[in-house]
Amino acid sequence: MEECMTEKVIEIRKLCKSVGRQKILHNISFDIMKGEVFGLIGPNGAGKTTLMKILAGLMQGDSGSVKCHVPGKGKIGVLLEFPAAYDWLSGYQNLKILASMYQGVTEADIVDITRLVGLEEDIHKKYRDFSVGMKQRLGIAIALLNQPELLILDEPTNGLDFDGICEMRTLIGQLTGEKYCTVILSSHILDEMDRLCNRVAFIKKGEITGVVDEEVIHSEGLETKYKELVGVGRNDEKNVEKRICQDMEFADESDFTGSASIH
Ligand SMILES: Nc1ncnc2c1ncn2[C@@H]1O[C@H](COP(=O)(O)OP(=O)(O)OP(=O)(O)O)[C@@H](O)[C@H]1O
Repeated sequence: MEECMTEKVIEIRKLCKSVGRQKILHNISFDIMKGEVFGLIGPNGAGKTTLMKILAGLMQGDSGSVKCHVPGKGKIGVLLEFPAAYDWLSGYQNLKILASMYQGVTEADIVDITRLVGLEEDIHKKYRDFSVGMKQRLGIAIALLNQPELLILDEPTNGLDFDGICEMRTLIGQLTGEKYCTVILSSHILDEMDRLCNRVAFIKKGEITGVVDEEVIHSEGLETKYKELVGVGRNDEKNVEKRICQDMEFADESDFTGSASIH
């Protein structure tokens, strides 16, 4: 695993994005290494989701570059907010429909992924009857269908209970440890990030204010770094309702590419 972490999976250089006159991302540059769990921490509206959408190839930056060294189309799994799924179908039926878009995903793979995300008991319930946590798990199952080498998870523990958060940690550990997957995830909850991540980037008003590694995370703690690099108290935004991004459509999943270079 240590050897893996010398190989770049993503290179972001001077990435900028504006909507109208508002600068959403400004001069973002960092690398993500193969096999690492890379966290993105920042307050509401800092630009985390926008950055993840660009990394996933769902949105373009205005300038700068994002190079993604993941071979093969579709080898990026993405969970942004809740998954778009057919309400009247079961979780299993939804997975089967999406699996048919990929080559070589068998029923056994679906069963395996369902077990991995802890949905075995509920997978045959209708999606409309799923709890928030079950929807999150199904979203991760969808992201895993094509055995991605890079997994992009925007607030994957959003709506999960304590047990769900612990299970998510185990799941992410399994994905990096056994399947050599690289994971990029965002969260507001610092406790969760310091146990999960090898490195963490802090983002504030569209700018990266610092990237810290495991050594710093464990010696200084994320709370200290958050105050230093973001400047407000811990989890201030935890209870603020998330804005629903209307421009995110999982229907576009087939458009994902292994490379998302801009300009
Ligand atoms: N489609 C859009 N049109 C206009 N403004 C947008 C759009 N998408 C994002 N923004 C703005 O860009 C900024 C960054 O939003 P983004 O969702 O990336 O932040 P975030 O860090 O993910 O926030 P949160 O933690 O609340 O999910 C916000 O000010 C937001 O209002």
